Amino acid sequence: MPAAVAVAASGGRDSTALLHATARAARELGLEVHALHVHHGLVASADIWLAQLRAQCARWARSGLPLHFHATRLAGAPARGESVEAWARRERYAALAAMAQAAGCDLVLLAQHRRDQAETLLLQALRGGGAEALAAMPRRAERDGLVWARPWLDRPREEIEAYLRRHRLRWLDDESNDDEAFARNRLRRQVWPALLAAFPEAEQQLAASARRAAEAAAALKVLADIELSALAEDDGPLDVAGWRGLPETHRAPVLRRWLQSVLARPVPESLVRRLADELPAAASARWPAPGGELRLHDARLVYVPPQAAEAVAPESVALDLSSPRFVELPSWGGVLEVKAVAEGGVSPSWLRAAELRARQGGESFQAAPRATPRALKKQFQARRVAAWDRAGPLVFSGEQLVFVPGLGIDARCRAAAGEAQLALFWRPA
Ligand SMILES: Nc1ncnc2c1ncn2[C@@H]1O[C@H](COP(=O)(O)OP(=O)(O)OP(=O)(O)O)[C@@H](O)[C@H]1O
Repeated sequence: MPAAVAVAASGGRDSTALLHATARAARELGLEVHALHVHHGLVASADIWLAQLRAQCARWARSGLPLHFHATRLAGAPARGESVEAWARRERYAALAAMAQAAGCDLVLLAQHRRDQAETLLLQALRGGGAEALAAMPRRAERDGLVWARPWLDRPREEIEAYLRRHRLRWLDDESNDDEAFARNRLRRQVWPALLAAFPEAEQQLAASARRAAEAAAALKVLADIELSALAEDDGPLDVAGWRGLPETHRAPVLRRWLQSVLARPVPESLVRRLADELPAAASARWPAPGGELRLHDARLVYVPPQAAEAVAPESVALDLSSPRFVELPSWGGVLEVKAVAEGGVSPSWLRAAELRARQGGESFQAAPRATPRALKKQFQARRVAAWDRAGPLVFSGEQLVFVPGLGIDARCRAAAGEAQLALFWRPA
């Protein structure tokens, strides 16, 4: 079977031209072209678009172009809180990817051109975007195992119009392009004519800026990741003391990359700004973050998801902890590790019939052999144990408190040197 290339075709002006030009080039090269169309099911005219594009592809195929047509009708609707445009875009790309893969294509062409790129840069700037946003659309991107390319991103719109005239091609006009509720349409109708009249080179120069922003964004990402690798392991806590030592202009980019890794979702710029302002002077603090919160303690910044942040104390559990193991305790939001040690541990006999309980208040803990037992709250304060490090279960043997997360083994239960012994560690998830 000959190699094949896919073209995402809406039936509109630009992708009609791209589909035709690709099919003509493919005929010379001995390639097959698959036109992929997505019916969003949002407006009545979508049926007409699909029918016309199908008919046009059939005509072109009869005239000898190596063309195949595929269409997908989207089912479903946006989730609560999701805009129709965001839903349509996400589902459109997913449907295009599925059709391309089914047709055996690993390259999908999109028809955006230089005017679209210039508009995108302006729209991003009007939203206050940084280098990554100002980079606008990439020429080439790899996603879902496919290469997505925009071969006409450097081409002026007039060239495409000339192509359509030369080949007498017909296309459909999207009536939603007139709706000025959309920022892009307002830009096209109200701003572009005035901008081009005052700055005839605007399209070219804005597209050139997007390209430079793309280079700047890529370089910044690499640099921020190098600096971040010395300040945090994978998505672990951020070493805030080290972060404060960075040159001031590096701090926000490094924070942004760290937040991207721990939040695993888009990072609100307002959060980056707030942290960049407040972290340099903060000692112990909390900030709300998407899906959880950020906590600063002992110069370490951690992200705590909501389950751990709001965990309700679970029921007590009886367990045999007398041998080394990891006990996963999802309802407590962490793992209890039992580890053989040479000193400072507890004799396994204390742990054979252990009981994990939530703090009730009034428990006391003895930190050292000759110290007096003191209230847990006081001990936590004295040792500056962070709230989430003490959020795990207390381990009792009968009525004797054996282990406290964040404080360790009670001195009254410690094994003598040389005896077999176990230490316990609370690892918050
Ligand atoms: N319904 C669709 N089915 C398949 N591909 C689409 C569809 N809508 C858009 N695309 C692809 O995504 C590109 C960008 O879409 P957008 O609607 O932003 O562009 P446009 O400038 O209106 O392009 P066109 O004139 O081709 O509709 C299109 O050029 C086309 O390649």
